[in-house]
Amino acid sequence: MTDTILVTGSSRGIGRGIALRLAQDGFDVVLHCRQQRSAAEAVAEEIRALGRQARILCFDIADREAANRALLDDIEQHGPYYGIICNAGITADAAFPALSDDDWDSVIHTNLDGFYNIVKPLVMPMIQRRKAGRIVIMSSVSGIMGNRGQVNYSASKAGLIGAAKALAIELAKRKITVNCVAPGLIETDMVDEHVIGEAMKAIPMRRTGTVEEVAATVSFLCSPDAGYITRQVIAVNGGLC
Ligand SMILES: NC(=O)c1ccc[n+]([C@@H]2O[C@H](COP(=O)([O-])OP(=O)(O)OC[C@H]3O[C@@H](n4cnc5c(N)ncnc54)[C@H](O)[C@@H]3O)[C@@H](O)[C@H]2O)c1
Ligand SMILES: CC(C)C1=CC=C(C(=O)O)[C@@H](O)[C@H]1O
Repeated sequence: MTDTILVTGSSRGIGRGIALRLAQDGFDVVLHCRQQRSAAEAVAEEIRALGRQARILCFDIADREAANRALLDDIEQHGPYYGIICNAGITADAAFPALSDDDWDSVIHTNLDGFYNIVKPLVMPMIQRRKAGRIVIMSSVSGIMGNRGQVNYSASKAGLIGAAKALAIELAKRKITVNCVAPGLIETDMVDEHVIGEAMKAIPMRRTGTVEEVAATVSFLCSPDAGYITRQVIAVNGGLC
C-alpha cells in the first residue's frame, strides 16, 4: 500500500509545491487548506493525474478542536499517516514597538500552536503503525538568525526548531524522524516585492529560492534514503545566514 503524507497549507505556495513533489515521488497526499477548497481541489486533480491519491481536509490549524476532529476522523477512515508536513504558517510583520497584540497572538497561535494541534492527535496512531515515519516542520531563516520586523514570526519559527529537536529524541527509537526545513527568501504570495529588493544584497546567491527547491528537500527527508537523518534543521537559503 502507498504511504500517505499530510501537507498542511497545501492549496498554494510552498505547500502546494511539496504536495506535488511528494506525489511525483510516489506518495499519496492528504491536502489541507483553511478555506480555499477550490484551489486545493485543483492541486488534488494534478496529483490524481500523476496516478496518486489525494483528498482534502479544511480547517484552521489554530483551532485545536477543529484540527482534532478533522484529523481523527480522517485517520479513522483511512488509517494513520506515514508522514506529516507542518507547512501552513503566516507572518504579521511590524517593528516591535508597533507590533499589536493580535500580530503576536495570531502568529504564535497559527505557527507554533498549529504544530501542536496537528502533530499531537496524529503521533500516537503513527507510533502504533510500528513502521518508519516522517515529520517535517517548516521553520525559517528568521527562526535561526532573527529578522528585523519579525519578532513574533522569528519566535514562532525558533520555537518550532526546539519542538522538533525535542520530539525527534522521543520518536527516534520508533523510526520516526523529525526535522525542520528552514527556507530563506522564497518567492510566494507571502513575500512582497519590496522585501525581495531589500533582502537581495544579503543573499550570497543574489536570488530568491524556488518552491521546487524547498519541495525537493522536504521530499528527500520523507524518502527511505533519509532514514538516519533526524533532529536536524536543513537550511534552503542561498547562503543567507
Ligand atoms: N516564502 C518564504 O520566503 C518563506 C520563507 C521561510 C519559511 N516560509 C514558511 O513556509 C510556509 C509556507 O509559506 P508560503 O510562502 O508558501 O506562504 P503562503 O502564504 O503562500 O502559504 C501559506 C499557506 O498556509 C495556509 N494557512 C495559513 N494560516 C492557516 C491557518 N490558520 N489554518 C490553515 N491554513 C493556514 C494558507 O492558507 C496558505 O495556503 C510557512 O510556514 C512560512 O512561514 C516561507
Ligand atoms: C530575511 C528575510 C528576507 C525573510 C526571511 C524569511 C521570511 C519568511 O517568510 O520566513 C521572509 O518573511 C523574509 O522576511
